[in-house]
Amino acid sequence: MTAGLVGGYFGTRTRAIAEWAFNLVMTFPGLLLLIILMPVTGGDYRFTMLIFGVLLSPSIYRIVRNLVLGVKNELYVDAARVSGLGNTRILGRHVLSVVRGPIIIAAAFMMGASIATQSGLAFLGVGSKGIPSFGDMIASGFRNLYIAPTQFLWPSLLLGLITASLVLLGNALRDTLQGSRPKPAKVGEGQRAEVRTDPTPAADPEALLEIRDLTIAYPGPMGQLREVVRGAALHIRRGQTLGVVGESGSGKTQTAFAVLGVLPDEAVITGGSIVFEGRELIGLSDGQMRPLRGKQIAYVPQEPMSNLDPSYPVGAQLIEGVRSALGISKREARTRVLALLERCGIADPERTFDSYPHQLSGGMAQRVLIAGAVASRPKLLIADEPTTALDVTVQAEILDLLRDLQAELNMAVLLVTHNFGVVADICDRIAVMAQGEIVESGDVLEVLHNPRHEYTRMLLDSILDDASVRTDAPAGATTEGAKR
Ligand SMILES: Nc1ncnc2c1ncn2[C@@H]1O[C@H](COP(=O)(O)OP(=O)(O)OP(=O)(O)O)[C@@H](O)[C@H]1O
Repeated sequence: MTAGLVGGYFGTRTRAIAEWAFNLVMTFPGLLLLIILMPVTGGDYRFTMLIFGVLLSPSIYRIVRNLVLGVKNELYVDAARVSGLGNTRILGRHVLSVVRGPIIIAAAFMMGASIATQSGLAFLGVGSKGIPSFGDMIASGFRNLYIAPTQFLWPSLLLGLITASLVLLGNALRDTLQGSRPKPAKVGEGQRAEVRTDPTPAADPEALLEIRDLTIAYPGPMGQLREVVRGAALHIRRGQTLGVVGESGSGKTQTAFAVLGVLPDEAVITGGSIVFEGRELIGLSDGQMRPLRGKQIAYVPQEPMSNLDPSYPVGAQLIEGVRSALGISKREARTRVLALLERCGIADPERTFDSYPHQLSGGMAQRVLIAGAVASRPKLLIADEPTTALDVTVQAEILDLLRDLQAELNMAVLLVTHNFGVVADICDRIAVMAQGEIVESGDVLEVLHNPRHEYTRMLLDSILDDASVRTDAPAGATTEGAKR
């Protein structure tokens, strides 16, 4: 295991040496070697196990090495390195925790295999006669099989039971260790709705989407529910753009995910209502949500690159989505996708169509995703901070594109953002979120000019204006300038 950690983590030369040594071990014929060495070991099970351990070590080495190679380039390992953590600390804290689960399972299998091999050797007579063993017992039971079959049956059953118990023990140990960490969330499996409360009556009868009293919670470490969205209420009409603004962690994305029906498995909607085109979405299964998601309600994510599969050209990915949304032929979907790419400002649609995601810039990737999202002419587009990962000029272009498409398709847009500038630029209405609650909502100009809630005022005050931009040169710059 240590060799696997070292071989996987350190440079190619260390790995090459470790690899050479373990490849050499792998060339030995295991069982044959154990039998040949019998005169040397005298059948002593300790020597037999030692040799068996050495022979099996390459498989453990390979498991550990592969896991380490996978984890060592993760961003959090780089961050630990940059923050000055030594190799031993990184290996102990970040790498070992990834490796230990699979190793516990592999070790449990190996223990079972070792006992079975040792018994097999003893059954063949290759073992110490002085120490009782399963192999000896099974062999003597075998000789008396017709006289006393239970002599053969019980040791064999017990051997099987011990081997199976070791595997179960390994699984339990692995689960206990992993259980202390929260499991990564899976999305899209249909969301859990529990305690349904009677929501307040609809605020806008003409709304395309109306969220009322929405409460979303997550179980804490002791199982108690922690509310991350509390009694949220908002509504959007056809063709309207609503900006949901608020600081990080205020519950904007959770609200958007609840509308899309892709909250993580552990999330529980404990109350409220989400009505889209007169239909209640809370409580719908994943299968019932599928015809809506991507077709009537589309989504544009924050980080375009992480939403494109690096193994396929983007065109193939878009065609897949368009065909499942519209049920058209491959050829029609291709023509449609190319036209959409052009419409979304991609200069050379044919080339982009055949490009892999890594060959695109962030702005191009976001245009590609917007093209995919609007392909089915959705009634509602949810854009979760669609410009945050892009530079300022590209941000403006993407916002222009969203505004144009919104007008062209008469689409409602729910725009999640931190940025009041973006809201002022393209939104008709605004909802301000703080700590899971919508504290203020209304017409954009009205809220921006006349904020009623303290939190909205505070957010607006924290925006840099001309008066707060410093006019004096930084001290360092002045000194440097004086030196020249
Ligand atoms: N899987 C989860 N388990 C537990 N809590 C979660 C989970 N996902 C989100 N939360 C919590 O829900 C709260 C709201 O998160 P959300 O992602 O909606 O914030 P946000 O306003 O969109 O923030 P940001 O602008 O940074 O994306 C946060 O406190 C977050 O810790």
